[in-house]
Amino acid sequence: MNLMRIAPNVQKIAEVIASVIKVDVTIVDYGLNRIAATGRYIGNIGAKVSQNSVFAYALRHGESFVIDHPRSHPACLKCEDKEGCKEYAQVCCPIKVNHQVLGVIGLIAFEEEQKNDIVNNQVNLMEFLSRMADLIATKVVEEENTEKIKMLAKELEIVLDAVDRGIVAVDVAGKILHHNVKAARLFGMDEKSIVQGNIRDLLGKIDLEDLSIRNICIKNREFSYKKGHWGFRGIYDVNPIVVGQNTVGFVFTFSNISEALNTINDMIGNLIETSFDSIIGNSEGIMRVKQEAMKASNTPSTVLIQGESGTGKELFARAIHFQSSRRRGPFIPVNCAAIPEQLLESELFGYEEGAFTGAKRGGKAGKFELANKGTIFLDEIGDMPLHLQAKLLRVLQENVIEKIGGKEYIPIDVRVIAATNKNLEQKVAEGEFRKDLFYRLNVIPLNIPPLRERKEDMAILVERLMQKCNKKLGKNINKISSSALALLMNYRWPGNVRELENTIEYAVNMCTGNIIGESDLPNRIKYREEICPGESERYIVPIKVLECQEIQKALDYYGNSKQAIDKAAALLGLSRATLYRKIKEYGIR
Ligand SMILES: Nc1ncnc2c1ncn2[C@@H]1O[C@H](COP(=O)(O)OP(=O)(O)OP(=O)(O)O)[C@@H](O)[C@H]1O
Repeated sequence: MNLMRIAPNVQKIAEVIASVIKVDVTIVDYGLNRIAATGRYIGNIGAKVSQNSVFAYALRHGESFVIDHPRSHPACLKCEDKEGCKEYAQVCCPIKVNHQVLGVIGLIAFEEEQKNDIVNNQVNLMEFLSRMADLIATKVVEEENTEKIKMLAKELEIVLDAVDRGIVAVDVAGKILHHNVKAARLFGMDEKSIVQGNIRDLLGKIDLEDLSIRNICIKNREFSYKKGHWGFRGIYDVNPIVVGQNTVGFVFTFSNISEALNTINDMIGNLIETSFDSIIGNSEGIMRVKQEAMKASNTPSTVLIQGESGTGKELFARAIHFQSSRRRGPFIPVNCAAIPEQLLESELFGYEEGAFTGAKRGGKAGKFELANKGTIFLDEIGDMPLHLQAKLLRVLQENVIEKIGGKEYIPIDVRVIAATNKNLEQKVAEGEFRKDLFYRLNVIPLNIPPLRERKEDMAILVERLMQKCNKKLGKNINKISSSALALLMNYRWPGNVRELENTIEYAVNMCTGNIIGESDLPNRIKYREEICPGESERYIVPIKVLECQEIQKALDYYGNSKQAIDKAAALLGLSRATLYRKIKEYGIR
């Protein structure tokens, strides 16, 4: 606490004291600065008084006293001016706040008459001075508090302005009292016009009376704001300001929906950034699709990727997105076959509050909205029900979505990449897929060949997948025997690269040395070689493979204790001895 801060007030008080008591007054602070003075010392305001002065003594002792014999009083003993001192008497009264001495009020008599007045009126004088000291102390505390409040208000303003949501405080009638910079920016207003307004100017109809009676918080309410050319869709929360028992106002927090979605997407959407380099393979088939896909990255047109399961359709879709001008936007994959039919519409397009029983308060944004300014990847599009196909067609043609239960169309800017492992043309012919939608999606078709048609990629895929598994499993296996590779080459790979990935992971797990051998491969691959070496025949599963798979299944289910073997044998319709023989024959672990 510093007397200097209220120096003008201290000077006024010094003058009042001087006019009442008719002696010179000096007030010094804790740093021995002469803050205020009257009479002979008026010219010394701002200068320091000596460390050995009476004031310094008074600051140290912190009590009031009267010096009626200057020069011989203990307070005067160290004073350098003692010999030339012209004072007749002096009174010192400390200024204190909570026992902390902030300064001293000093009265100085330069005449005998003044001295007599002081000495004769000591009690009243001390009372008067201590009141004046309290007055100064109160002023300092007030000043300090005002300063603190100002600082707090400034801090609060900085905090509010740093918040990335619009904040508006209103009274119970909705009159806007405070707002942060973001709020004015969201509503496209300048500072002046927003504070002169009412919350209803921003939100339209809102029942504040009901809110204040029910005294509840509201979360994530959607609203649309439109004024002149300015407009946006937003969400808001409301929190009542309760003082004692009464609601005296509300704090509204606003966000722009697209900004909120962008933040979500930043956090979850683009975690796996993919480039074309991560698509492994040098075969003519894969190189051709890669080139087509790279060209597709540079256009906003819809892409339809066809290929069997596990051929890398999503990998391609990601690579296209991250190579395109939308790479900073979200990539939102949706598996149309994995979401129950009745939920798919709300997943894709979202819904408004109260759209159906069980709908979340505040509604929900759909994947299309989440994908705004980015790419939506509609996987397994062939499984999309017909009524949603019609809705999707409208979205593609008009670039707007309509939420379930919504009253307005929401414009979106989303690139669509669809994929399927079904024969869509055939589905169109069978009436299960809309022809118009097929054409709308199939603007840029990409056909990824299955792995069995590009066996030349096998070696490099195996090598890279081994490296990946080594990292994951902490192993160091860097080779595959030529016979094991031949087995992989001869296998039909119905699950394509995904199946190969899992196979290599299995083999790296099984391998005890540092070269993957035949014995490290799963049975279904081991037995494929001798039975089905040709790769162009139609896929008919050899009996031995089926037998091996069923035995494996039974053992996986029951385990391999003696009792379990008996149970498995009974289930398979084999004798125990035959089952043992076959386990050995097939090398089942
Ligand atoms: N050419 C490739 N290079 C490297 N990895 C690949 C390649 N093709 C596929 N993969 C990998 O195989 C797995 C399956 O790929 P992805 O999910 O893209 O296939 P998909 O065709 O979309 O499958 P589904 O039809 O079952 O959805 C992924 O782990 C992917 O990284």
